[in-house]
Order: sequence, then structure tokens, then C-alpha cells
Amino acid sequence: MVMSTGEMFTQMGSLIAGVMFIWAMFQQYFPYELRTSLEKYTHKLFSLVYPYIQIRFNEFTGERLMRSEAFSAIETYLTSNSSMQARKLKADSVKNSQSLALSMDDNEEVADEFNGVKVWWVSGKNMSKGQSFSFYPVSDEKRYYKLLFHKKHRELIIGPYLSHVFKEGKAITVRNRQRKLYTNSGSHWSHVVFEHPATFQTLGMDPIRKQEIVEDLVRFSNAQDYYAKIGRAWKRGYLLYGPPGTGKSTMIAAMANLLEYDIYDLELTAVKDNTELRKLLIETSSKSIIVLEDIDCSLDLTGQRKKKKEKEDEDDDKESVAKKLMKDEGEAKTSKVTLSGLLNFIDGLWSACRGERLIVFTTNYVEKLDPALIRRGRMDKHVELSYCCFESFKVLAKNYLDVESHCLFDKIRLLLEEVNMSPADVAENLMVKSSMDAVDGCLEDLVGALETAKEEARVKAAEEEENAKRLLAEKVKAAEEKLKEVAAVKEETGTKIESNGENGSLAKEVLVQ
Ligand SMILES: Nc1ncnc2c1ncn2[C@@H]1O[C@H](COP(=O)(O)OP(=O)(O)OP(=O)(O)O)[C@@H](O)[C@H]1O
Ligand SMILES: [Mg+2]
Repeated sequence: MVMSTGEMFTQMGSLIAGVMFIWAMFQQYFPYELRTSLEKYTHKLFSLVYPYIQIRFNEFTGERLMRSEAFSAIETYLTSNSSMQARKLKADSVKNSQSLALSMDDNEEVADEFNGVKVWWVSGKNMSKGQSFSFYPVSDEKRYYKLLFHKKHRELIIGPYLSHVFKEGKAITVRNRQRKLYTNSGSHWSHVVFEHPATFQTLGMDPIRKQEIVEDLVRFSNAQDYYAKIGRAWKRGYLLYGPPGTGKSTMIAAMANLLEYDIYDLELTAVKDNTELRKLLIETSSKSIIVLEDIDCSLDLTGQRKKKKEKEDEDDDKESVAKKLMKDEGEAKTSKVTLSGLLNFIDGLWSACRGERLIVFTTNYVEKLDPALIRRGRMDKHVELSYCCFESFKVLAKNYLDVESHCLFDKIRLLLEEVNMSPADVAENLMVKSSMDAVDGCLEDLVGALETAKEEARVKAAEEEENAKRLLAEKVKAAEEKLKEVAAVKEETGTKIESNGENGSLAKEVLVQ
């Protein structure tokens, strides 16, 4: 059997250690003075013969036998190296069984290089003593990794190399993990696998603004040191606002996909009180987006969710939820989330308990939100998503139909300047309905839809103008009637006042006014 380098060094080390042990036992028979100088020389000799250092990383640590973070990070780090070098590999599936990860099997060895220095990693396992025979897999094996390197590189390996291994191992874990979409029922989060395919490439909006948002997000995700330096919690608030179907929810999915974050979709109406809200916050992990959708209609005074449509139909002098919360706060029972509870959730002391988090609010009615809720510092970036412009259309056309230019584009551009159509409606028209004339057919459908919308808008505007004219005519008529009445009264009272003597002219003036 061929012995690998690391194995050879380990065996050599064990052999020398054995000899040293016998030698140490033997030394006990020498006088004390002679023994101390002998020990000194023995150590020198040992490090000359065997100049290597070994570090052992056990899989389980502590009294509660927690799996060691260092071990996990090393295991993941070595996975990327081992598939090329090790002879015996273990296979495991990652990312929803879509791909395989190969890692080194027990008693295998791989070499690694860092700044030109070679090190060896050896995997091994110990069995617990007193094991009884069983047909079932043994669960009390204790695995470990041993790192072997020359003693002259001690500082480099113990410092920069090991921190590089841990950092890289954790980064690979994040890349390979299955991302999750959480939702709360009461004070508990439950999750499904997050698989939304939206990306910033497929999001239809002005490319310059889109680039600005992408850069802002990437800058945030790399800014741990910066946030620590300026003494702020590593979190950022986004307010996405605009009419329905303009891509607010889609943008959140694109954000999560860009940064590889989990999403916590917080249903505020299902939260009993501020304490429950805080509990939910504490249970979120870092590298995540906490989403509060439709913040303007998430709650009402009774804590019941109102459907958006009903909300739209309600009377005009609606108050923002935030204002209602504020009013409600004084009389709040323990079963209510209050505005201050929500503000604390966003930027109270507990909000800093896990770093690297985005908090995203969405709303169709930004003007209804309480300024306290969305001031900079809480919602750092305000992003308006609006009706489809020509730039957004071009992204959608490229995405849905794979076209970058077409003879109908000019017509569409002019129509989009005149008509308010949401990207969701534009996208609906660009969905291929049959294999025949896909591009021409879809673009013609869109032109048709835009022209219909334009005509509808024209008819609506004409109706509104007609209504306004009618209203004005009615008002003029009413005013004329009033004038007639006033004139009649004036004539009657004017005569009386005139007969009243010197005050008569003054009274007349007042009446005229
Ligand atoms: N800007 C956009 N780019 C690409 N697709 C979009 C865009 N806006 C909307 N869509 C499409 O329309 C659908 C609805 O969009 P989305 O749910 O993101 O809208 P929203 O702004 O969140 O609406 P609401 O205010 O009703 O929640 C999505 O499935 C998406 O495919
Ligand atoms: Mg939405």
C-alpha cells in the first residue's frame, strides 16, 4: 500500500513520540540535575528529527457535544479540494438534490497550499469504547481532521491560513445552502424552499436606476467593516412604492436572488402584540430580507386584514395605518402591535441582534404612510416603481420574446408615453400564446391593448370633462337662483331699511356684499 505524505509524517510523529515516551520513562532513573538537562536536549533533538506541527479539529466539542463550527467549515472547505486529490470520496446532494458534493472519506489525505507553503489535512475517526455489536449504523463515531505543517510556518498557518479556511468554508456553505421563504403564523416562522426565478436582469425598469439599486445592495452586503466603523447596525431599509403590478414583490425576489438571502415575509396582522413581534425578529437569521408587504393596509384598528379592494372602496378620509396605530397606542391592549412596537422592530436595540439584514416595506399609497415610519435611517432607500416606460418595455420584450428591435417599437414608445399601463399588463400581452408569429403577434396584441387603454382613457377623460361641465353649469344655475333670491330680499329689505333713515345706505352696502 502506498503511504501518503501526511500519513507518513503522522506515522513518523507517532513513532518518535513512542520512542520519546520510553526515553522519558527511562530518564526517571537519572539524578534530578542530569534529568532536566537531558529533557532539554531531548526536545531539541525531537524537533530536529520531526519538525512538524499537528493540530487536531474534533467534530464534536463541549459538554453538550455540539458539532464544532470549525470542523464544519473545514469539511466544506476541503470538499472543493478533495474531489481532485483524495482516493476515497463521499457523495452528498446539495441544493435540492440538483447537484452532488464530493468530500473526502475517513482516513484520507489532501494537500493544500497557502502563500507558497504546503500543508496536509488528514481525516480520521475514533470509535467510542465499549461499543456493542449492532445491525444499525453506528452513531457514536467521533470524526476529526488533523492539520500538519512545518513548524517554521507556525505563524502563517495558525493565523492567516486557518482564518482563510474558516471564512472560505462558511462562504461555500452559504453558496450551497437551500434558501428559504419564511412566513409567520402567530409567533412562529414556518418555511418552504425559496425558488422564485426573478432577477434584476429580467426586471423591467429604467436601467440606470436598476444599476444604482444593484450597486447599493452589493455595497451593503460587503460593508460589514464599514457599518462597524461608523457604529451602526448592519441593516438597511428599503421602501418600494407604486401602483399594483409594477414589480415591487418581483424586486424583492430579485434582491434575495442577487444577495443569496432568505426571505421572511412578515404578516403583521397575525402578530398578537409587540412582544410577539420582537420574538419573531429575534428568530430571524442574518443574510435575510424581512418583508412587510402592503404596509398601508396590513393592519387596522381591530387587527383584521382588509382586502385591498375593500380598502380602495372605503371613504376618502382614510387614515394611514401608522397614524391609526399611533392613535391606538394609548388605548392598546396587549393583543395589539403598536406603531412604537413596529418602529422598535425596525430600529430598536433588538433589531441589531443579527447583522446583514434588509427590511423592505411595500405600499401602493406612499402618501398614506406616517412620515415617522419611513424617514431616512429607517427606510434608507425609497424606490418608486411606476407604470411601464419604453426602457422597461425593452427589457420585457428581450426577456419574453428575445427581440431588441422591431418595426412596432416606435409605435409602442409613443403609446407608452401617453398611456399608463403597468409592467404586469404589458408582460401579460408579451406572453406567447401560440407558436405562430410569436413576436409579431404579441407586439400587435400589445399595440392593440395600448390603443384600447388610450381610447378608454380618452373616453374617461371626456366623461370627466362632461361631468365637470355639467357640475359647473349646475353650480352656475344654483348661483343664479341664489342671486335672484338675494335680489328679491334686497329689494324688500332695502325699502324697509331706507325708510329707517340714516342707517339705510350702510345696510344696503352690506346686503350688496
Ligand atoms: N417591472 C417588472 N418587470 C418584470 N415583470 C414585472 C414587473 N412588474 C410586474 N411584473 C410582472 O407582473 C407580475 C406582478 O408583479 P408584482 O407582483 O411584482 O407587482 P407588485 O408591484 O408587487 O403588485 P402589488 O402592488 O399588487 O403587490 C409579476 O409576476 C411579474 O412577472
Ligand atoms: Mg406585491
